[in-house]
Amino acid sequence: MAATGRAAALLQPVTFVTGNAKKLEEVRAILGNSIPFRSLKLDLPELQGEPEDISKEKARLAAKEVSGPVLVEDTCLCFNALKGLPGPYIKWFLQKLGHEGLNNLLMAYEDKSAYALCVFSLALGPNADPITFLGKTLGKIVPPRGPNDFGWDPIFQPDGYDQTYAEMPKEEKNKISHRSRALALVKSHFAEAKYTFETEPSIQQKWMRLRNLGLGQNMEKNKDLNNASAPAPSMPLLNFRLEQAEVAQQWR
Ligand SMILES: O=c1[nH]c(=O)c2ncn([C@@H]3O[C@H](COP(=O)(O)OP(=O)(O)OP(=O)(O)O)[C@@H](O)[C@H]3O)c2[nH]1
Ligand SMILES: [Mg+2]
Repeated sequence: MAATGRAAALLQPVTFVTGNAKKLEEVRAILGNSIPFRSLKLDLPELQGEPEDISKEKARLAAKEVSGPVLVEDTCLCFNALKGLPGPYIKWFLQKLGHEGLNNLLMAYEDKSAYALCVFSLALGPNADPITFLGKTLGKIVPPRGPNDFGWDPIFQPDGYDQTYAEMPKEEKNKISHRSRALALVKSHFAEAKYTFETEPSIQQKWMRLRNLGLGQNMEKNKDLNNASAPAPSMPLLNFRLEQAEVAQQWR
């Protein structure tokens, strides 16, 4: 995203859109209070293609649904012997083949290495180009071990560990997971961008902003607008003046 030098004001907090309760649980645990967000359970249609494009398209659809800033993510499990497949199609492979079937896909290959990839996309609004954040964890595919409460966790053993994701305590997984690595980038982005969250200002606040932007003469002409009991100007007119004043200020 181009640096504007000015923090973007978001009209609503970011909505994390997902149909997957376990993802939401992990995102909540990893983000804590670092980024204010709310969640929306929505199973969005997913484009076929490269992980980044799938994630971006999901963000565009989500931003249109929400009419505001959204965060989505798409997760892939990629087998190196299969040149990255099932990748973004892991959900369907897992549903049809299960853990055993996924292991069987690699039976003919000595190379059991794999990686988990998470692509978060942030769209600041329905017409904004989504920004992506990638997190990757390397590991290998093993016969299932550990509780079976989240997807393919029981068959993914991260490098450097003798436990599968499923066997690890949640806090341990959340320290090294594909999701936490991508979210670390999301957090840095928010820290750098310094987004502010604005509620729709009242007419009085808008008027004060106009005055602060230096429109003193207009103030004289419309002095009674400072007075809360005076009849308010029409909101479209005030919005128009404010837009003009803000544009003028940017060019100063
Ligand atoms: O063991 C796991 N550990 C994880 O850390 C993990 N993250 C996602 N998944 C599963 O991989 C597929 C991704 O598909 P996916 O990204 O399209 O997700 P989804 O459709 O469930 O939700 P969403 O698209 O509404 O957000 C789905 O089957 C998810 O259940 C995981 N499984
Ligand atoms: Mg999905």
